[in-house]
Amino acid sequence: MSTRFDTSYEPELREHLHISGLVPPVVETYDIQIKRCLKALESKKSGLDKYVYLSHLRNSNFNLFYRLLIGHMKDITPLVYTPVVGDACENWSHIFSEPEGLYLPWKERGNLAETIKNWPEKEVDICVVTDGSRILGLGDLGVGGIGISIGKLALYTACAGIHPTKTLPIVIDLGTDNERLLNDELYLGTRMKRLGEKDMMKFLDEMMAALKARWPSIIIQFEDFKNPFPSLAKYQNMYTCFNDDIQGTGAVVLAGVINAVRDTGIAPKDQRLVFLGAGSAGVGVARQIMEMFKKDGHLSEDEARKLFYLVDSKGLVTNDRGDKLQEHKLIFSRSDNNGQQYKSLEDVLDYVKPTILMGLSTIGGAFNEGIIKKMATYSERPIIFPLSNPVSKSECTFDEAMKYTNEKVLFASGSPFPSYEGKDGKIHEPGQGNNMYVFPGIGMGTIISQASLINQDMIYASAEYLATSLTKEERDDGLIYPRIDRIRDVSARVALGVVRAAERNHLARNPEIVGMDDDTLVEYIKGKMYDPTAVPTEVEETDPGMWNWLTSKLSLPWSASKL
Ligand SMILES: O=C([O-])CC(=O)C(=O)O
Ligand SMILES: [Mg+2]
Repeated sequence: MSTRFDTSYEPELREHLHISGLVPPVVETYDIQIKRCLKALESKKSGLDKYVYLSHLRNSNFNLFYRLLIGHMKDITPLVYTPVVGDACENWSHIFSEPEGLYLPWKERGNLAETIKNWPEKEVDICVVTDGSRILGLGDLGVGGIGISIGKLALYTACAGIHPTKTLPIVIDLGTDNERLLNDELYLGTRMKRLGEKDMMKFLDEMMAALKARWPSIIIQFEDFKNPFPSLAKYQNMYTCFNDDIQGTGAVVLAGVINAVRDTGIAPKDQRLVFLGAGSAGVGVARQIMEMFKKDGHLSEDEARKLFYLVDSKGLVTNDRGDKLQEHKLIFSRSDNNGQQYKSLEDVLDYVKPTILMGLSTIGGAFNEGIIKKMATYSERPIIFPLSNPVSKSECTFDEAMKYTNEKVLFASGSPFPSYEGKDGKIHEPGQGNNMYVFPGIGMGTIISQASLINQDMIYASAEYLATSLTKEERDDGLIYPRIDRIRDVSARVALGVVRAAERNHLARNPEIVGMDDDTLVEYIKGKMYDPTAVPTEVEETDPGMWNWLTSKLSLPWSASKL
């Protein structure tokens, strides 16, 4: 990763860095640089071409890349993250040109500490690790999964200001069951069938210990594991780690539900929730919402649990369905169905008459016209969240949800959708209930508090602080999530909540923050955020006098506070 060849650098800085002559002679403003980037992006036809351009930009000058991304969150995020990152992961072995993370294959077992030592950056605050076995809703993409680790970490930097050189994308390569990849001569991963859970856990044991040995306070985010439960259960009380798909998705959806439930005017105890999809994300989300209903709705565990109906590929999850249920589904499995089984989503809706419909099924279009119209008959303002990613797997579009509910829906999707023009000409924006609203703040809050563990209270706090970070103006516009261009502020609030929870749980270890009030702490968090407009830190380290002179002289067109 480099920032050395930036055309915005003034002659004095170029001399100091010994790059005069290596950079074109003109000294450019940031605005001009960004214009060039936007023009280049515009000239690329496909999302994938844009992705490749942006990757090169990040690798050649990350400051410029982050100035572009932070200044154009709404337009650029979909190109480096959901949905285009899905195309990138699917085509990874065809678009690959440079390594941007760590590849840890099975054959390196026993030697992972040495392999991890090869990572060139001395300091790492956070890594995202996937095994590529369930990338978004796209299935097993083998080592192509590293794209999701890279994409998530780009958002850690853009949203929460974690320095780009302190982020580490990892893919562990335990084989793949994807025949297309196994038969592709360009495939970059190990050509073998995917190993099972026992081997995976052995490998992860070694990797976790090796990561911690090299960077004792590293945060480890698990991402897109087909079965994410064993690693979370095993490591969450041993290492500073969390699972984004269970806990991050759970928290972000919870925040949206908190705000949406308030807008329905219906008390938690009178809500009924149907979940299409009973995998890790579905159950993770349901669990978090159940906690909220217990806390805010003053319900017992049992009362809260009974409001949830999970639907998987065999229909409503019940105790007497005749198949052996996976462990994680048991908590929400119904026993009050009087022997009746409900096979289709439609049957379940007729039976439950839900006020809330959640999609975590990766079945694109599963919420069809009939389903959405039914929802509109059960409550004045139905809550419909098609959360599967990327766009192609979304259970319905924003357009459909608005049209078929007479514009009454309270909506959030996992992937971005265009806005909708209402009958009265008003433009409605869709909520995007993507975990990008919380994971950067969870990471930043953990770094700031120096917490040794990430417990459930910290995750819950991320949801609460996200929910309350909605402004009055956003509320009045019918939004349930903040506008994406405010994400830096929002992430700082989420981080604040995470720090407070860490303090409450006696997990915080940073002496500098003891006794700080909320405003001071938010400013402290913002002060720690990476600023892509600042003078390169290598100058500060090698020549403080020069650095002081440059910072006072350089006119920085983007001040940190503007970001
Ligand atoms: O990456 C995203 O957009 C959300 C996510 O974690 C997933 O769908 O697995
Ligand atoms: Mg994920």
